[in-house]
Amino acid sequence: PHRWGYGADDGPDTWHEKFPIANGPRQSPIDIVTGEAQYDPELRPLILRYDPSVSMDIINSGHSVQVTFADDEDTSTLTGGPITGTYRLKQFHFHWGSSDDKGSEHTVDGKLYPAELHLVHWNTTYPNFGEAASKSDGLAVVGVFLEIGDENPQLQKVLDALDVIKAKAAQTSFADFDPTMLLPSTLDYWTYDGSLTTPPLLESVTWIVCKKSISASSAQMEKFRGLLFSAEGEPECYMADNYRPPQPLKDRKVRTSSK
Ligand SMILES: CCCCCNS(=O)(=O)c1cc(S(N)(=O)=O)ccc1C(=O)O
Ligand SMILES: [Zn+2]
Repeated sequence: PHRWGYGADDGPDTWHEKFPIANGPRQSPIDIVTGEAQYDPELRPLILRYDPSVSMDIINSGHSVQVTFADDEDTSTLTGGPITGTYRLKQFHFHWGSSDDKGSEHTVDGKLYPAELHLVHWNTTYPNFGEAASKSDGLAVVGVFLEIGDENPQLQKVLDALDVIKAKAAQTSFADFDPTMLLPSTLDYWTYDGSLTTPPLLESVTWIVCKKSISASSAQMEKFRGLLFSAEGEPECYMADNYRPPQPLKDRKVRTSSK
């Protein structure tokens, strides 16, 4: 089947050919224009309750590095914020640049960050992730920007696992990791209705983008760039610039949890 990527001939500008929703009304990411975000007093605090005992594997998906979680019970959940009900954590992954001046998917007043963490959750009113992924309120993704600064010891635990999953489809066990440790100190956020930022680009995501970022050192950012898009035995292609650029806001408003 059509393999998509981030290169010149399979990148974001070509995705509409196989996935026409790429030009849909609620695509992600977007540029967050802070002056136009509307404070909504009805937005509740984000409640992220993660249990490290359900972290399972770390995988090179060929598009990113992702850490997967057992999601057959409500052990790691997102509640509160802009959503109603309970959403379960399925996986988290990152997007990053080939240099520290780019890499995030969302931008803030046109500013690109060197990387962006996405924590993917699905609405437990649906029987499973696959069902939820096709519903307008099926998914909720928490986005956290990475900024160049002090070395991040929690992030280092993820980076230390990368050497054994260098090629596409490689995976290894990754137990007892608490993603809470990757969250910023305060959980003020922007929120809007959007989509997956990779094919199939389904318009089923409530985006919750944290205003505060977490740190990573430049050396840590370099570790992400040692991963490969390519599989074992294929010509080596280093994984970087695996971000979709901002998409048109169209008929949407961005709300904010704080003034
Ligand atoms: C039913 C098909 C859904 C495929 C999307 N899966 S996902 O875990 O939500 C996901 C989200 C995202 S994103 N950037 O959060 O929209 C990126 C990749 C993936 C992935 O599948 O690796
Ligand atoms: Zn993502």
